[in-house]
Amino acid sequence: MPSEQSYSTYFPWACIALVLFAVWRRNRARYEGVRALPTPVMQDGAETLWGHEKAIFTGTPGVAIRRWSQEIGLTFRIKAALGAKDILVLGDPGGITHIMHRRIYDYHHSEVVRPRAARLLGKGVGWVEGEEEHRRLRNQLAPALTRENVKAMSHEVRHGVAQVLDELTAHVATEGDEEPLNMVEWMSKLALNVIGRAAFSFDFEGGNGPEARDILDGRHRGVAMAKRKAAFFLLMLLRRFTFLNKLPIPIIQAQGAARAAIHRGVARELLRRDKDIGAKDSSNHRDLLTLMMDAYKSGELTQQLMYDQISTYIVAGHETTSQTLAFTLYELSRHPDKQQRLREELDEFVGEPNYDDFNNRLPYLDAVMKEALRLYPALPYMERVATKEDLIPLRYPVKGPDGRLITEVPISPGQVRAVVVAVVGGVLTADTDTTSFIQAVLIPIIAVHRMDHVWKDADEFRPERWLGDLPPREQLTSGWGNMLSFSDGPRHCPGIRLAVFEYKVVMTNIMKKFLIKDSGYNIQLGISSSLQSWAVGREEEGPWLPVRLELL
Ligand code: HEM
Repeated sequence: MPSEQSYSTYFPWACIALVLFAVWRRNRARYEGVRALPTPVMQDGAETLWGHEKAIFTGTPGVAIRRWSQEIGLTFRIKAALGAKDILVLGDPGGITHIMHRRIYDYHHSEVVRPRAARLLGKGVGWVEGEEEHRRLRNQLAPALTRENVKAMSHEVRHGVAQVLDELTAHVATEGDEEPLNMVEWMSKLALNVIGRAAFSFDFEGGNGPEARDILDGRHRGVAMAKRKAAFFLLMLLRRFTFLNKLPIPIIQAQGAARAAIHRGVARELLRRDKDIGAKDSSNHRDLLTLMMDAYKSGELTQQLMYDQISTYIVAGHETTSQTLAFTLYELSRHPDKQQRLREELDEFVGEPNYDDFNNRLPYLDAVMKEALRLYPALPYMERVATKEDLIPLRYPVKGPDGRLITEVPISPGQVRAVVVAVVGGVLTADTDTTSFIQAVLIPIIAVHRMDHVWKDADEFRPERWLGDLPPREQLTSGWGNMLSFSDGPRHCPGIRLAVFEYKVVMTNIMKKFLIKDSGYNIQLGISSSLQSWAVGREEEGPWLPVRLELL
């Protein structure tokens, strides 16, 4: 018989062994759960080095994922580049809503996305993680973007739009209608001018002032560089070796040029002006600037954080809106019938539509906007990393390679990290985290918006679908217009009301002034943090969306 002493010696070890076994079993089950997911067939022998990522990030955005979704279902696992851990592609509308609505604070921007967000926007509300700090920053500025406040901004919005459209009109009057005009450029000037006037009382001089030029040039440089082949390889390297973010590599650091220009110019100027004017009565001025200044003066925002918030709202507020407008104009140039229908609706409207008219009385304009946002979501992919364990429920179960039906995906905390270096398959790879079996969840927004089985003629620009011909609700995600263009849940875009109002003011004015004509150029879509387009044959000139304009 074992003695009492041997019991006391072995008992703690037995307990430890039991705990370890339980942990191993649980991890094994989670591992099996993820492993059980289907994986697309590799192509072109690309698997050793670039996994499936190459097809996603170098091909036309969304196309590869749509093809794989047709073959193996809406949720699957893909091989990452350079031997990194697999990536979960989640196209299931129920699974997406689960993350975006219920668990967003447990899924952080990945270590690939976060440094990029810091460079592009600054370390403000779009970058910060953690519920408490995020809500604090967001709530500070929320009053500036309510319906009532956007209504109150309408004069500034219209004025900012008119300033740039007057210049465009003069340009077309002088140059005629033969020259293809780059709508990316014109709409960027316009949207920057509007966010400056409406939210910051800052005059970008119709997008021609020195600060505007700095910001727009910086942005242009960052996007132009993304077209280079090296950009893809760098992205893949960044995924494995995040310290590269800190090195002075031109393609990476160019992304920060617009933000740096805002900090150097606009933010300093705003602070200087406020000091000169002294304490002003803010009761009637609840624009973003006033709320930021209030928070700064009361000690709730440091100066650096205020600068980062200013750059966040200026960059996030102008680039997305301008892209959506430019894509719309390009599509209308190719669809004269849709353009005509839109013009007729606007012509029939008596007077100038106000905020409520735009929301309730111009259905085709609304449909045109939704269709542009469906086809061209400014953020085509969203990449998140779980910080806690989770079970993602699938509305549309998928079949694993062993024939098992998978109804939910177990997720462990994971991260893309590069500290320990090992040699795998001849490629230098690194990872410290052994508990997670996937490195990130990729929500393929552009693919979800163009799933063939959901949208049928998915690649067609057909605004009519929004007037009563929508797919069944359960096939769609939640979010504005049942899409993910403005994201969804607690971190959805806070600028929706301003963006929608501004878009509609611009389109109304453009329809009245110009006939939009096809330039004859085809475009090619690509990604540089946001969705971009290049004119085929003019790639060297940077982002382009060409149309010809004729004065009416
Ligand atoms: C058509 C126009 C717009 C589109 C398509 C758009 C889209 C988006 C998307 C997809 C996100 C989520 C990003 C992420 O989670 O990584 C976002 C966040 C954000 N947007 Fe917009 N946006 C637009 C206009 C605006 C405007 C006009 C403003 C400012 C007034 C703005 C300010 C922001 C901010 C501050 C965030 C970060 C929110 C957070 O993380 O809580 N956006 N936007």
